[in-house]
Amino acid sequence: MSENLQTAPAALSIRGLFKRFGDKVAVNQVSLEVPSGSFYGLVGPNGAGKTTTLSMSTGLLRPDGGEVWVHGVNVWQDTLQAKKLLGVLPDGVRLFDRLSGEQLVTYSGLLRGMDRETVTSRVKDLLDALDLSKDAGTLVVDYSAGMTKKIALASALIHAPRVLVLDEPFESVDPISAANIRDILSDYVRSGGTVIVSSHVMDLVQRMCDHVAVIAGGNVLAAGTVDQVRAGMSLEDRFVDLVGGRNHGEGLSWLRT
Ligand SMILES: Nc1ncnc2c1ncn2[C@@H]1O[C@H](COP(=O)(O)OP(=O)(O)OP(=O)(O)O)[C@@H](O)[C@H]1O
Repeated sequence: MSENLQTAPAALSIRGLFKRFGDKVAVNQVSLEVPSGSFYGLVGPNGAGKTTTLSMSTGLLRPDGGEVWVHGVNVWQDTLQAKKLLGVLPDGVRLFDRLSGEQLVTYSGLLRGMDRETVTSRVKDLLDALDLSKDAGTLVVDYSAGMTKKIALASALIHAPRVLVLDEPFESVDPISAANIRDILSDYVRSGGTVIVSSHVMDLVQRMCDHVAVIAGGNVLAAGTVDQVRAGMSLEDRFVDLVGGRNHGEGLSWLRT
């Protein structure tokens, strides 16, 4: 563990992360400190570098530069140890979708080395909590987008990780399930867990998160508590203020009927 981390025990500590795809710099020296026990939102426009940052932070995509620690464990030097601490809901990664929902969550638990009895009881709890019990036997390939999101979330929760990294967990999810997921996550944070969530829904982030970072063009534009970042405005207005890009011109005149 580095000296810095001993004085600042962050759940996730990101230092100078950098990633380039060809000529495109997707993530440009991003540094963030996610305090332990925080509910941390990551927001930014399309193509800002959120998914790339989260993928590099969770051992899914090797950075070109920079380092990441999860509770002091270096993600790219001690990857297996770091992954034990993490529950990850990646965006757009293929699942083993020829398994049923129940099988997928069960195997996620067994692959984590959990005993079958605990896995069986947690799978039932998770399917109930996420309103998937009646579709437990359906193949994941036949799930809707929202159901797929929820079964991937269940797979990320089964081993009760210390840090949850969720890329767009509410996308395509119905309002009742979204409220249930929010309750599960709030309860998890109250019990000492840490959640990092990317979202495009500013209102949701403002209500749910205690910390937020705004990134655009691979750079951190603002980070801190939600109140610090929004500086007396709504998070949405502050986001537009920071990121810019609203089109006030004539627009698509040919589309007007
Ligand atoms: N595998 C890849 N190959 C080439 N370019 C990529 C790849 N992945 C991401 N990019 C580029 O990197 C930039 C950041 O993409 P990223 O997916 O991290 O953005 P994002 O903030 O998650 O966007 P969104 O909100 O639309 O999901 C974009 O310009 C994207 O085109």
